[in-house]
Amino acid sequence: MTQHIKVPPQGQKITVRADLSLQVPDEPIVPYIEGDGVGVDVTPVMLKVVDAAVARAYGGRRKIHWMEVYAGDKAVKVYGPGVWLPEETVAALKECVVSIKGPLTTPVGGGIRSLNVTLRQELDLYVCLRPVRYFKGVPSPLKEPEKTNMVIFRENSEDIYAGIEYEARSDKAQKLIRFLQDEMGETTIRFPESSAIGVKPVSIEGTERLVRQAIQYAIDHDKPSVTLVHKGNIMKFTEGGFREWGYALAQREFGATPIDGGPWCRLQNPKTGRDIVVKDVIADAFLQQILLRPAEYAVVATLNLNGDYISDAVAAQVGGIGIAPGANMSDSVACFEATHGTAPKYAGKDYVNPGSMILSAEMMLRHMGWKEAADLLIASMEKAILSKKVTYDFARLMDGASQVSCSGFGQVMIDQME
Ligand SMILES: NC(=O)C1=CN([C@@H]2O[C@H](COP(=O)(O)OP(=O)(O)OC[C@H]3O[C@@H](n4cnc5c(N)ncnc54)[C@H](OP(=O)(O)O)[C@@H]3O)[C@@H](O)[C@H]2O)C=CC1
Ligand SMILES: O=C(O)CCC(=O)C(=O)O
Ligand SMILES: [Mg+2]
Repeated sequence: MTQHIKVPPQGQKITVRADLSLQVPDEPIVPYIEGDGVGVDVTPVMLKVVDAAVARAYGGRRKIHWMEVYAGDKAVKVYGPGVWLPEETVAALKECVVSIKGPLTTPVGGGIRSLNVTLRQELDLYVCLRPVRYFKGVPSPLKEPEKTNMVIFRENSEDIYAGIEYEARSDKAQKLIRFLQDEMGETTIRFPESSAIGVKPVSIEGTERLVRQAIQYAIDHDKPSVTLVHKGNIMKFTEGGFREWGYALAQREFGATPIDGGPWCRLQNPKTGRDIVVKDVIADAFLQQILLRPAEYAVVATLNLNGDYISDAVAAQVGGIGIAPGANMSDSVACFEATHGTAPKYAGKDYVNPGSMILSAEMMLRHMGWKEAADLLIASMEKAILSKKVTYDFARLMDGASQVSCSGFGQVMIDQME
């Protein structure tokens, strides 16, 4: 029995087979979280556009039974004070295997910890997968935005996002600082009396499972390279460890061999026979190279904080986070979500671009094996953008555009479906 979740009267759950492939019924139950802020705008539009694409692609043979589950502000409204992430929400996302969520607010400084991060940790969604591609006609600050075509594998379960942090002048921070000074001989904490302290766990297992997925993706999608992005010159054992363990895994599990004595290495794609180069770059240099030479990067594997920064930065090169989709994935469970946040100043105004949520749903449909519906979403997004009926974010940079609302853009997409 659920407390507040209304289970749809029809439809069945998606299940996972022993080999981890999905068993998707024709009428699956898919949970969704509306989200805070602009979640109230983009999520309903996404649902409508996806329903239209599924109906068009399968002529009524397939249908998603959406099941609303709650998190964030809406959870507090439904379940009562302090219940930001009800247990039954987490249970439903796990049980239903495939889900989609709108953005959730995280206050800066004090207040609750990130519900987004909590969900990723609770479900062990260790890959944050964020593909970045160019749609023809989208305004971009680059001269050749089509050269940006990257897939970011962001480690999603550890790093500074583990949330181990102690407030300046708190007993715990003071205790830890004294331990570091007295027991570990640390002498470089510049202002020990007023330092807050954060801990950055980065493990061999966490790195290996992420890099394994990134290399497998390069194999499955015939990509020429996997780049490990890190700041291992400064954080030698965490970010440096990520680089070292990533290379070691490429050699041990995928048979990569060093190029000119290493550390870069090369493996042959068993599916295509073509080479895949595994290389690395320090994060600050990477951020300038993606602007100057974006074509040199295909699959990017990186730690949690770097991946957060990189996702928004690369998205800006192809039009911004209004069309930047993503997925949080474990070996069996996946929860799809936009790269952007709650954009509070636009909340409830039917104003922002729903493209990021819709393209996240496109990834979800493809993950479910519903290729025809996914292809239809991509085709209608392409046509909608070329029609120049776009939301404010594109309209303000596009010559001759007519600005439409969030729901208006959803309708333009539906009108383009053939
Ligand atoms: N996964 C999640 O749920 C995430 C949640 N968050 C949370 O969201 C809250 C707000 O974060 P903030 O840093 O402002 O980042 P946001 O991503 O919410 O917004 C930053 C800016 O990005 C642009 N933008 C965002 N969404 C869209 C869209 N759909 N269409 C067009 N443009 C868009 C707007 O730019 P402009 O002003 O130029 O119009 C907006 O002001 C925070 O609490 C944060 O923690 C943040 C990221 C991810
Ligand atoms: O959890 C949050 O509020 C922010 C997360 C974020 O920025 C991201 O996942 O890209
Ligand atoms: Mg982010």
